[in-house]
Amino acid sequence: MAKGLLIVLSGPSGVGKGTVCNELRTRMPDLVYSVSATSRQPRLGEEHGVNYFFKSREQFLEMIENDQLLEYAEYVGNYYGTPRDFVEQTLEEGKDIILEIEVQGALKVKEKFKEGIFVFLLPPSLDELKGRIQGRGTESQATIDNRMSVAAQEIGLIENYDYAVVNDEIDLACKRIESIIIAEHCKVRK
Ligand SMILES: Nc1ncnc2c1ncn2[C@@H]1O[C@H](COP(=O)(O)OP(=O)(O)OP(=O)(O)O)[C@@H](O)[C@H]1O
Ligand SMILES: Nc1nc2c(ncn2[C@@H]2O[C@H](COP(=O)(O)O)[C@@H](O)[C@H]2O)c(=O)[nH]1
Repeated sequence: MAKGLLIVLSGPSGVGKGTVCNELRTRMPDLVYSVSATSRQPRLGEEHGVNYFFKSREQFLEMIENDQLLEYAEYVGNYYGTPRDFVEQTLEEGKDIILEIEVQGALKVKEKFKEGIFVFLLPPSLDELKGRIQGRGTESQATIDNRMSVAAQEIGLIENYDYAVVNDEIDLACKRIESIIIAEHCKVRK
């Protein structure tokens, strides 16, 4: 059986990765979503096992030690990582899986999965990005400032990606990503 596609969706904090992924899951019910582990505190309404596997720093370090993560990164003071077994098993079952992760982690995945599809989600502008992250109301101003300064560095690494998709409108951004996935399935793989 052919393996599934590994799709990595990155982009700066607040660009709309989570929003786009949620919409894609409705539109493409066969697309599997990788739930990450993190050492950050849950936000109001976030559920363990749904949004993230919430871990203490010690538990997260243990996952690293036991080689349970496909990739991980420390991002603005917290650890984030992709549980390895679930991704490998899903691909073996011939199902497509999407990872919603930041740029350092995406580059590590690229070293291991050259055949992965790397998509960078861009904001229409940096002002709009700041407006979105502020409008979400989940981060302190200091965290927003940190995330905005990382955003500029992240956008500077866009050349490592296969596709750039502007999230100007959710519907359009999803259509662009759906088209990418469909086209990748039609590709002649050598
Ligand atoms: N196309 C869009 N137009 C306007 N607002 C949007 C759009 N896409 C997402 N948003 C809003 O922007 C905010 C940030 O979106 P979201 O949480 O999905 O970003 P994210 O990239 O997943 O962030 P993080 O990396 O911090 O988890 C949310 O309030 C969301 O409703
Ligand atoms: N390298 C990884 N980055 C991840 C993973 N899961 C999420 N993320 C990214 O972290 C930032 C911050 O997320 P937030 O939920 O605190 O706003 C964001 O860019 C996520 O995409 C992961 O497993 N590995």
